[in-house]
Amino acid sequence: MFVLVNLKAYPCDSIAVATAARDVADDAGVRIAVAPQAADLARVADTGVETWAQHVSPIDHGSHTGSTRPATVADAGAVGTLINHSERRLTLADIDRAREVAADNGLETIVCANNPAQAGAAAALGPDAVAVEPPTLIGGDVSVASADPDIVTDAVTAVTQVDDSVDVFCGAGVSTGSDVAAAADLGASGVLLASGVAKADDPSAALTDLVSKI
Ligand SMILES: O=C[C@H](O)COP(=O)(O)O
Repeated sequence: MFVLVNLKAYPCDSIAVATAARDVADDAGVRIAVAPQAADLARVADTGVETWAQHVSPIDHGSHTGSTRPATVADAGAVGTLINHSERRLTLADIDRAREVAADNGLETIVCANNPAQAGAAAALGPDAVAVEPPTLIGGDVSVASADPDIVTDAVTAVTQVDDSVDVFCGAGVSTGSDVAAAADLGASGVLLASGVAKADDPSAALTDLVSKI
C-alpha cells in the first residue's frame, strides 16, 4: 500500500510532517509520500521524503501567469503529482493535458475522481493511478472504506475494465491503520489522506498507526 499525505493548505509544519513521514517510511518499509503546497516542494524534498505536488497546470513554458508548471515541480524535487483533486478540479481536456505534460517530465500521476464512473473515465486518460474520493466524506472522521465500501470496489471494477495497469487509490476520512487495511481489502493499492496527519497533534504517531497493519 502507498500512503500519500496531502497537506492541502492546513496550518501544519510541512517540514516536521515530511521528516516524520520519511522516518516512518524507512522504519516500516512502507511507501509514504507527502504533497505540500507548491512553494514548499523543494524544502520538503530536501528532507528526503518522497515528495508529490498537489496540482500541476496543463502547460509548459509560455504566458501562463499563476500556473504550476510540471517541469518546475519536477525540478523542485517532486516525483509525482495529483491531478483534478476534488478541491482543484480541471476540465477533461485539462486533466488530459496535465497528465501528458507531467508524464513527459517524469512525474507519476494520480487523477482524482468523485465516483466509480469518473474513475473509469479517468483511467482512460492513462494515469498511473486513479484516486476515488467521495467529496462529502473528505475531511470527516469516517473512512470511505467503512462509510461507502461499494464506491471503492466499484471504482476498482470500473478502472480495471478500462485499463488493468492503472492502480486504484481511495481517500476521504482515512486516519487509522484499520482504515488502510480495509482499503486494501477492498482492492485499493493506496490511500490518499490529509487531515488525519496534517491536523494530528502528533503526525509521527498518526503515520505510525496508519502503516501498522500493512
Ligand atoms: O487529498 C486528500 C483527501 O481529500 C482526503 O482528505 P481527508 O483525509 O482530510 O479526508
